Amino acid sequence: MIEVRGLEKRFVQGRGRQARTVQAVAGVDFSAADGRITGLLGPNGAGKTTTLRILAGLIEADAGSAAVDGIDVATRPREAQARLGVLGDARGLYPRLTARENIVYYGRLHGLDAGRANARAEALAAMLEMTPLLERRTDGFSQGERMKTALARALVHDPANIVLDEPTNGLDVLATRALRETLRRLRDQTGKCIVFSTHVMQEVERLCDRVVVIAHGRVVADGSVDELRERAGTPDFEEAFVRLAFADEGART
Ligand SMILES: Nc1ncnc2c1ncn2[C@@H]1O[C@H](COP(=O)(O)OP(=O)(O)OP(=O)(O)O)[C@@H](O)[C@H]1O
Repeated sequence: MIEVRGLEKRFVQGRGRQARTVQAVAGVDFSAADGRITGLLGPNGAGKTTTLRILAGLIEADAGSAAVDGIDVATRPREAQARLGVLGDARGLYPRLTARENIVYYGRLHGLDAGRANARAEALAAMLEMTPLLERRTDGFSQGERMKTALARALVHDPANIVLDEPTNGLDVLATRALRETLRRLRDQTGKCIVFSTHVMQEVERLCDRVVVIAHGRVVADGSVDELRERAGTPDFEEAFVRLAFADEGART
C-alpha cells in the first residue's frame, strides 16, 4: 500500500538573479492499493518522475508525505525501502557486471545472503524469461534486456510494493507485452501494489485498475478508466485524458 499526501517539490536552477524556480510537484495526493495496478498518467513535465523519486527516497519533498505500508519514507527510509522495489527511468546497471551479478549485488545490499540472492536471481530470471542472459555482462544489452535485468534487480528482495518509471520506454511490442504480462502476474498471483508512470494511453487502458491523472504537478482526476471516460463525457480514453489534463487550458486536439 502506497500513500502520498500533499506532496510538493520545487527545484531552483541557476544562482542569484538568474535563479529560476520550477514547481515540479504542487500538492499530489493519491493512494495505491495492494493487488492493484495504479497508473500515474500525465503529459511531459507533469511531475510524475519527481513524485516517484520522492517515494523511492531519492529526493526529499518540500512538503507533504509519502508512505509505504504505512512507513514514512522521509523519517524511516530504510524500512520503507525494504518494502519497495524501484525501476527508475535511468535503469542504472553496472556495465562490467553480468546480469546475475547486478541482481545479486542488490540482493546483498538488501541483506540477503549470497545463496538466497542467487536463488532469487535465478527464479526471477525464469519468470522474466531471461535465463540465457544471466551470465552475460550487461554492457551491450538491448533496451528490453536492460529493462528485464533492472526489473529483476528491483524485485530481488521480494518487495510488496513496486514503483516503475515509464517501464515500457524504448521497448518493442513483444517486450512491452511481456512486461504487461509480468505486472499482471505480480498483481494477481502475489497481490503486489504496483504503481507506474506513463504517458501512453494504451498502456493505461490495458493494464491499470486505477488511474491518477497528473498535470502541472497536481492530481486533476483519479478513478478507473471507465470512471474517467464517464467523467469526461467521452468513450474515447485519449480524448478523456486531454479533457481532464488540460481542462484549465481549453481542450486541445
Ligand atoms: N533536478 C531537476 N532540476 C530542475 N528541474 C527539474 C528537475 N527535475 C525535474 N524538474 C522539472 O520539474 C518538472 C516535472 O518534471 P518530471 O520529470 O517530474 O515530469 P514527468 O511528469 O516525469 O515528465 P516526463 O513525462 O516528460 O518524464 C519539469 O518541468 C522538469 O523540468
